[in-house]
Amino acid sequence: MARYELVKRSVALITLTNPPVNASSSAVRHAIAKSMKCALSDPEVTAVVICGENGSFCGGADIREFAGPLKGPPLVPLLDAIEAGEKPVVAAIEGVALGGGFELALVCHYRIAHSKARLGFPEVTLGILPAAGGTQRLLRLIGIPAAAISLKLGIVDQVTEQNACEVAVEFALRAVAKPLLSRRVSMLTTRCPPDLDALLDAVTMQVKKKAPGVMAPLACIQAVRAAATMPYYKGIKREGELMATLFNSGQAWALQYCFFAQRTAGKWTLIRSAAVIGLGTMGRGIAVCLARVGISVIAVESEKKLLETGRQMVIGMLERDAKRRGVSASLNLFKFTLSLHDLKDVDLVIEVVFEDMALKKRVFQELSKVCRPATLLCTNTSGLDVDALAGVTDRPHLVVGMHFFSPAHVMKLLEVVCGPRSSSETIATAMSLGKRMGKVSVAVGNCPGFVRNRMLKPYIDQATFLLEEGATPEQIDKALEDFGFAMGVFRMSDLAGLDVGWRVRKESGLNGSDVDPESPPRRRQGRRYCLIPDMVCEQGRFGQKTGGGWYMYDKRGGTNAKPDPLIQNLLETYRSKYGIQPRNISNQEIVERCLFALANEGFGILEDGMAARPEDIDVIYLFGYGFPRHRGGPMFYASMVGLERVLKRLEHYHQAHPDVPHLKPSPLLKTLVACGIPPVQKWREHIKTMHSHL
Ligand SMILES: CC/C=C\CC(=O)SCCNC(=O)CCNC(=O)[C@H](O)C(C)(C)COP(=O)(O)OP(=O)(O)OC[C@H]1O[C@@H](n2cnc3c(N)ncnc32)[C@H](O)[C@@H]1OP(=O)(O)O
Repeated sequence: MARYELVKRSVALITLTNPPVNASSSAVRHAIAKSMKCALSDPEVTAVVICGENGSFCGGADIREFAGPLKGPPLVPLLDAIEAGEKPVVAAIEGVALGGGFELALVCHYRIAHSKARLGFPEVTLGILPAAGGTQRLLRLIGIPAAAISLKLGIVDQVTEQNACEVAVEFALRAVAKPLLSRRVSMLTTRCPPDLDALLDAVTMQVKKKAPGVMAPLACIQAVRAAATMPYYKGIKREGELMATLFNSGQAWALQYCFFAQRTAGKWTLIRSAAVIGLGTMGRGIAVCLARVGISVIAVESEKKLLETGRQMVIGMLERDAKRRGVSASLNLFKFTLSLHDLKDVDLVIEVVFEDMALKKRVFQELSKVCRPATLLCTNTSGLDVDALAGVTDRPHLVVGMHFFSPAHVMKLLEVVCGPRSSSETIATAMSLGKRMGKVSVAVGNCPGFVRNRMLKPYIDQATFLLEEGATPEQIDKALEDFGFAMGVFRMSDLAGLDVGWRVRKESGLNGSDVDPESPPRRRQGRRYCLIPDMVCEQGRFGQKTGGGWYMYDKRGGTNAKPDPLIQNLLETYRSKYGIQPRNISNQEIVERCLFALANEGFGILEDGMAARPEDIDVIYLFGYGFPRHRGGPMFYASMVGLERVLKRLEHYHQAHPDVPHLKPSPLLKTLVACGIPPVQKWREHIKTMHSHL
């Protein structure tokens, strides 16, 4: 957040680095404090120059941090210490020195400004006042009343057309031998006109007329009066009191909201170029989606052979797609590479590497080094923590999840996963890109499994518990297909592939070597667990792609599902091993247990604020899981069944299976029943916590 280096052997150069305007965030303040300590204690250092990276000195306090509690070193003592230091400090001002940035410049003993630099205190526009000594020092420097031009007023010591930093370093070397006392602005006395009271009264009248009811300008006038009539140590105390009143006022919140709202409104990042990292099935599908809408794509793989295979597959897909749509294939939009360095100019990257957090973190770390600062970094994870990935980058606000579903160039659903630090524009850009690619994009919160997969777990769990209790995959699928699903849960799982869930269960310690050997059979982590899906995978049966899963298929990749005696046998052996007496299970029980568990998790998701509204969940299930449209989606279906009945049935099933927490009715469901069962569109009003972005 600030670079420290020694230049010309004796000048400590401190460069503030907090894009876009080097605002003094807690991290920047911390870095300034540390660097100053270093500079003042190093006998080699005779002078210090402070400048800002990328042509901007400092845009003031980091307004993004105003919403939270104060972190890092407070500004006033930090600035006082810089001024009191025994080595000359020179501010090299390019671009802006605003608010806290200008205050920083004012505690420096000298100020060198580029002719185009802008210095000032815009705090009133944010409903506050310069409260790190700004009102006290500026007036001591230029007197009351003051007019424009900085050099004439004595605000800056030199104006330059050259590189302000280089000029400041030379200036600092010349300043080494000079006394510092008169350069400490807080020690000066404010030059006042004889009619100070009359002047300030007149200004107060003007302000009240021009901005009736607005607090900050009036507070500024009071701070000016303090600067004129009090010694610095009293004036700064008064400044702080005024700030405290303003800072917690609704006016300050409103004005700061307006600052960001103005910048957010209409913000639109047009994505012209993108990169896809990883050319497996998902990566290839995503690359085709992008190229289909005219976005140029750099496709990256880690090995030559994988790159070549990916290239051929993508070209084949594009050609088939173009033929089907009667257009020519946009092959010229593609570049294939093994090097992440080729991504330095793209607008957006979608990472589609293996679902492994450590690997993804390495990729994101590398991306923040090679991509330009404005590049959006997206991950196609199907359930990993997006914020953990954002945390390893230099731009957490530009990181977002884009959860595509397989096959990515066919499936309509896109979950845009909002991390707590993803900015509104980043989310808006991902949402609009999704729309452009013809997807139905839904913004969701960053929780394990996001929305679709989080809900799918209790749905699939119920189906496998029903297998244990006596049902067959065919019977369960038939009940769900009669309900309206195009495919029952087992046929769908065979299509998607069983190995992904197996790996996730292993990583969560539910099976494999991490399982506590003491844990009772068919229980994991304190709740009921069905071992059958793991046993199917252990036989190398991963679904259609291996020619067998819950069903058997005529060949690898075959789609014609037939009941498999091997599975029947496995179920019988399993039940007898664990002493389970199979029972007849009705279709009604199958549908209720699977679908009410699904909806119950949906209520939990709404309650946690991970989806904005029940309609979003329904859209996710309509477009991401083939939920029968005429049933409206799981949440609408629950409302049609009647929330009271859903609640009663869940209570009944939970009583019968107390070791299955997903069957315990969610508090939101109970609340909705208790408050008279409002229509779906009104459920949102009963949700207490909402993810800040939704
Ligand atoms: C103890 C209290 C001490 C001090 C109080 C303060 O310092 S309060 C802050 C005082 N500073 C300001 O009010 C400056 C506000 N910013 C501006 O006036 C303009 O942004 C600026 C710096 C003149 C640049 O204008 P430009 O038109 O070039 O760009 P834009 O306004 O779109 O801003 C670019 C992005 O920078 C973000 N940003 C600007 N200032 C700050 C800041 N102080 N803190 C955090 N972020 C800041 C702005 O939101 C834009 O971000 P983006 O994500 O691109 O929308």
